Amino acid sequence: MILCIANVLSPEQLGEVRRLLGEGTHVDGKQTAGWHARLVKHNTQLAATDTATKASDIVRKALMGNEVFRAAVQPRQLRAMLFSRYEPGMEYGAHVDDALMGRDGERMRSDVSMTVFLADADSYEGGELVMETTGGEQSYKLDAGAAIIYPSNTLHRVAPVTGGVREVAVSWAQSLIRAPEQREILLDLDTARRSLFQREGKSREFDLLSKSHANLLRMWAET
Ligand SMILES: O=C(O)CCC(=O)C(=O)O
Ligand SMILES: [Fe+2]
Repeated sequence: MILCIANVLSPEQLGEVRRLLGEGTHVDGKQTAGWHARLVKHNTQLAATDTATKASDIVRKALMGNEVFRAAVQPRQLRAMLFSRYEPGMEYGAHVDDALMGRDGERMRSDVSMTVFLADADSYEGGELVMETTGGEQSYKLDAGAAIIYPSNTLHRVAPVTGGVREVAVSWAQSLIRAPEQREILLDLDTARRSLFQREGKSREFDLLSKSHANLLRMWAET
């Protein structure tokens, strides 16, 4: 399931993150890619300093405070955000994200990958996030402040930027629910029971859907 979530960042949060991006220094993005992804990764990234930590905290807090994000991702652990910049001529060729990230003791599995768009969509040309799906390629370029989340098991790439500057924050979550299809069932059930609740309040049907949702969570969740 690929999901786009609008307005994850408020205009104030977006402004603050952009200010911090302007303050920090950028380094070669190859430093944070696996050995094969490094071959096709051409971008720069905000150096891992206090500035990056401050910006990461703002974006992570916004994601974790977003109801749709929580329901869709069921996050168990969320890595610090990486702030990537693509100037004209830069791109990130097809790759799969590393399955395991972090050092001993803080190692996590990547189940869900995400991009939070930080530049206005019409301020740069190219730079679409392209996902290889069984139905063919799908391209995404979202408004500033919006996020896209997608299963980490896909091949994906960032198309070459041909004008302007593409700024994004990317990260990975380990989910309580490892399998993408199970996450989708839980999200559908949760969405259905919430809209039923809006319509009819705490009905018998709502209770049964809630029971199924809770029992599937009990069956599938890794805590
Ligand atoms: O910039 C993006 O939208 C995604 C980048 C990416 O695939 C990655 O950093 O692994
Ligand atoms: Fe990636």
